Amino acid sequence: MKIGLFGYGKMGKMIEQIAVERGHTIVAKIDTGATDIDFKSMDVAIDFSTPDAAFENITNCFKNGVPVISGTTGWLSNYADAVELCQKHDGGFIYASNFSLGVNIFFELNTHLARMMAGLEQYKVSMEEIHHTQKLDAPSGTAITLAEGIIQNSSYENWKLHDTADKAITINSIREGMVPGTHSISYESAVDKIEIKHVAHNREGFALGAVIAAEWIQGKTGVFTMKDVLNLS
Ligand SMILES: NC(=O)C1=CN([C@@H]2O[C@H](COP(=O)(O)OP(=O)(O)OC[C@H]3O[C@@H](n4cnc5c(N)ncnc54)[C@H](OP(=O)(O)O)[C@@H]3O)[C@@H](O)[C@H]2O)C=CC1
Ligand SMILES: O=C(O)C1=N[C@H](C(=O)O)C[C@H](O)C1
Repeated sequence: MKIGLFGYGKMGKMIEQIAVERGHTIVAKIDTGATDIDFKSMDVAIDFSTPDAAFENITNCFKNGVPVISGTTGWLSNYADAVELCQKHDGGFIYASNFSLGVNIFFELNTHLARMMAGLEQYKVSMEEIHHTQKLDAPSGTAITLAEGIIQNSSYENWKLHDTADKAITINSIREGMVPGTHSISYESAVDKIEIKHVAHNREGFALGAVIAAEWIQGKTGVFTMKDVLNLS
């Protein structure tokens, strides 16, 4: 598979390593200000760029007939437009706030727990995400997906960053050192606390998931999620 990398930072480099190990070729490495992008050389594009750049990268790929895997977070106000454009061009698209197998299992655990806790008013939910200090967005995309999973399965109405409003899920974002990504969800009552937690030890799980998604989308058109790729529940 010939892969074009949009964003050749921490994730782009890790994806290159895993893709090459799996027998693929990197045909383009695109960073800020790239021109003359050779879309024809690509079977697939993998975008791990920046919140400001992702939507333009993704739409350029659709316009040039290249399926896209995007893991960039912080651009989702444009997600519906990306879906529409993908359909218009009969393209292929997978966005995931987190591509690791472990976090995708954690997403399922989160919704299951949310259903169990719905109606137990003595428990108040909150969430914490910890990432490295270079991260541009807060809360993390993964924390937003987790919050949405709770909202869809409980009476919580929205999420708020560093806020404890009654019908909102509080998300605390912490930026420290080189942390690759830690997410925890707590249900706290006056007498006890239930907590689930996912800790990424490094970026390999994210990168492997993105390469597996790129392999999976070959020959397919449509908008998919990691649930489709991993065949979860
Ligand atoms: N979904 C998931 O599983 C995961 C998602 N992420 C997300 O992926 C994104 C990237 O993370 P990470 O690699 O750590 O960040 P980095 O800052 O290390 O890398 C981002 C790269 O994007 C480049 N870039 C800037 N503008 C453009 C542009 N217009 N087109 C293409 N590339 C551009 C930057 O180049 P330059 O330095 O020249 O500006 C930089 O090399 C983030 O949004 C992060 O949240 C991260 C890990 C896992
Ligand atoms: O920026 C990161 O590093 C990460 N971003 C993603 C997110 O915002 O959820 C995924 C992972 O936690 C690492």
